[in-house]
Amino acid sequence: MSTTSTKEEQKTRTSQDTILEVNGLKTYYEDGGLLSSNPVKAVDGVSFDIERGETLGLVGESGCGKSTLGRTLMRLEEATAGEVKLNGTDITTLSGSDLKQFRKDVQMVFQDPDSSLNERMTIGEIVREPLDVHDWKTPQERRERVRELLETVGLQEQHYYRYPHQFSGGQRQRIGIARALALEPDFIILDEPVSALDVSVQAKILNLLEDLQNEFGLTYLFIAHDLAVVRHICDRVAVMYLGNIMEIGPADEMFDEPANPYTHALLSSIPEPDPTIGRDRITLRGTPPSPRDPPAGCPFSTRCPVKIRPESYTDLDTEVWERIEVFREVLRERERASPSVTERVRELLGRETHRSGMDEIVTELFGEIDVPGGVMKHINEAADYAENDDEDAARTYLREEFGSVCDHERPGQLGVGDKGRLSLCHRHETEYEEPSTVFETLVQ
Ligand SMILES: Nc1ncnc2c1ncn2[C@@H]1O[C@H](COP(=O)(O)OP(=O)(O)OP(=O)(O)O)[C@@H](O)[C@H]1O
Repeated sequence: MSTTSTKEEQKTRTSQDTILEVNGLKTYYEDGGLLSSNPVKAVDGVSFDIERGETLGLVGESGCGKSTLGRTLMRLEEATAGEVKLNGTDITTLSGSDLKQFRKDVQMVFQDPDSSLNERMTIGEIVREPLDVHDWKTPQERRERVRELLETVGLQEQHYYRYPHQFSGGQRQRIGIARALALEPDFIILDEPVSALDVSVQAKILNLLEDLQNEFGLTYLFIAHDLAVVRHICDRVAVMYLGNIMEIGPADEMFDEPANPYTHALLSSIPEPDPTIGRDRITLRGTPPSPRDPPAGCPFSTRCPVKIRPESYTDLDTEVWERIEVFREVLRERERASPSVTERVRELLGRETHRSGMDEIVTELFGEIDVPGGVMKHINEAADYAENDDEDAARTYLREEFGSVCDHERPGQLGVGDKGRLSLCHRHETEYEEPSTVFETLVQ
């Protein structure tokens, strides 16, 4: 996020200058119960670097783990595993004065300027608070610093004694930014800093952030769900899904030619401002799996439109294949759905409970299309297991028959192109067709 000339300057100045290095980071939320063994895997093994002076965008659907990742980098959440190195020091194990120093170097700006400012403190007190906590210089110098910061973010000296409720959303976000800048941090995490603001105000805040970055050499992690904003201001982008980074690389390249199937799908969901320009839309099937129970193989395998098929089914009609995938999704979802009242009553009376409806589901999915006899035999076999309350066996049966490397093995982050882009997808391995090639055949 910088002007072209300074971006070029920064590239030469700072290539090799890594400020943040994240390796195999996991953040799991335990229930807290004694028998808890199924935590929410909010961040599930991510690795990436951020170069000094750059802006890395972090995007993905709600609940994919963006905020948890940001909060873990700030030590507001404890990492379950992995390391986070800031300027070469692993911050996950810091304590005492080292932790206090770290709290000066890294700051966060939050999404909602309404709830992140203490209504009972004046603007001067809010911006001064980090200086007081860190016992920064003399009280007189702190007051001067606050006045200077207010001016830096486009507020005025006389705002010092006012209260947050006297300010608009954009001004309040400026106050949050002034506070974050107080201790001259190297690295700032911006968690959806403009999404609560009007579009016209958004542009002003983004410009301010850009100016501050150029002036103070700041490094940003910019968490956002608005892909247009990200494209505009980020040097590189990381796309998150179910606690994993699916793709990371230069913003322009990634927006023009997404490599990972999930990035493809995410980008194709942005409305095209010019309706005369056609865009190949990809509609994603189903919803993300529960982060308590992510897929064993690729995190995106349960919804991927270009998932690798087992060899015996490569020629199977696409519609039949998709119905099989939907059937597998239905069986997974049944596990998460709570039993109906009737089923609960039967359970409480000690009677056998049938999650009925398998016949209807099979008829609905496969009744009106031409399904090869061999395939139908497998579908019926799995339906029988499910009908007899052995849904685990039904799921396993289908996974063994119709599953592929995508279901069984977690892909590595593989290099794509020549600008250091990485993508988590088995399809980048030489023996498979690239995702983009398969997408082309789907949208023809
Ligand atoms: N304190 C918590 N305890 C348990 N689970 C949590 C906690 N905070 C977040 N989660 C869960 O962790 C997962 C990731 O949440 P997170 O808020 O990091 O996602 P996000 O991508 O930032 O979403 P959003 O864009 O909606 O803020 C979600 O399933 C969420 O429900």
